[in-house]
Amino acid sequence: MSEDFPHRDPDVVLRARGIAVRLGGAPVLEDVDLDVPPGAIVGLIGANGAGKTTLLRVLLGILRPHSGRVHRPDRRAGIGYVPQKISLDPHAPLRARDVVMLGLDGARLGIPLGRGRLRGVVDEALARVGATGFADARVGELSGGQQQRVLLAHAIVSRPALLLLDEPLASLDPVSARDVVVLLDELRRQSGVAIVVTAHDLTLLLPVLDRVAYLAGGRAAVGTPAEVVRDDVLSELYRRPMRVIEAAGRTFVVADEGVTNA
Ligand SMILES: Nc1ncnc2c1ncn2[C@@H]1O[C@H](COP(=O)(O)OP(=O)(O)OP(=O)(O)O)[C@@H](O)[C@H]1O
Repeated sequence: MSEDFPHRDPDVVLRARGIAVRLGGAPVLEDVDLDVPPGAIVGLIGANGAGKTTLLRVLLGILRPHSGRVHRPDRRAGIGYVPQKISLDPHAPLRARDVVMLGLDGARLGIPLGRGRLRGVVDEALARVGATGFADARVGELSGGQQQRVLLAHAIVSRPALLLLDEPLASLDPVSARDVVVLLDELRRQSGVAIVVTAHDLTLLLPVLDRVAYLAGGRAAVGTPAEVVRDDVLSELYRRPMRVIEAAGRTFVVADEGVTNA
C-alpha cells in the first residue's frame, strides 16, 4: 500500500506531495504538501468540512487522491489510526484490554507471542496511556476521555512509527482534552512515534505542535506554528482578514470581524 518516493528521506516518516481530492464532483483538496518528521506532532487544523478527515484518509491510504503521491511507513513500521466518532456499544461485552488486544498486529511483533507475553504487551500499552486503572472495565461504560485513552492504546499497541488521530479532542471537556494533549506529547517523547492529529481549534494543541497544516478552501498553509499561525498567512489562506490573538497564555485564531465590516 505504501508508495515510495525515489529517494527515501530518513528525516521524514510520511511525505505527501501535490495531493488533490474531488468528492461528489467538488474539489476538497488542491495541491497539498505535507512532511511528517519522526517524533513530531503535526496538526491538521480547519473548520468543519475543510478536508481534515479527507486528508487523513489519503495519508492512511484508504482514499486514493485524484492526483499526488504519498510515501508512508512500510508495513513493518506501521500506522496506528483512531478514526473520528467511534461509538462503543455500552452493552458490548468488551473490556478495555480486549479493545487494545484487537490492535495487535501479530506479524509485525514477531508472533507467535505466548499468552503471558501477549498480556504483557497489552498491559504496557494500557499503562502508557494511563488506562491501567480501567483495563478490565467494559469500554461502553467508560467516559469519553477514558475511551479516548483506550483507543490510543489500541492504536499504539503494535508500536507504529506513525499515529493518525481524527479529532481526538472532540467531545472531551477542556480538562480531559488537555490531559490527552499532554499524553500525546509524552507518547512521542517516550517512543519517538510521529503523530498527525486533526482539530477544529488550534488552541489546545499549539503548545505541543511541531508543524501545522491549516486547511481552508481546499488549500493548506503548512509549516512550523511560527510560520503559519500569523495574521498575514491565515488571512491569505482564508481570503478574509484573520487575527491571531494571545490571551491568558493561549493563542486563538479568529475572523477579524471588525476589519471585515469596516
Ligand atoms: N463521500 C463524500 N462524497 C461527497 N462529498 C464528501 C464525501 N465525504 C466528504 N465530503 C465533503 O468533503 C468535504 C470535506 O469533508 P471532511 O470530512 O474531510 O472535512 P473535515 O475537515 O474533516 O470536517 P469535520 O471537521 O466536520 O469533520 C466536505 O465538504 C464534505 O461534505
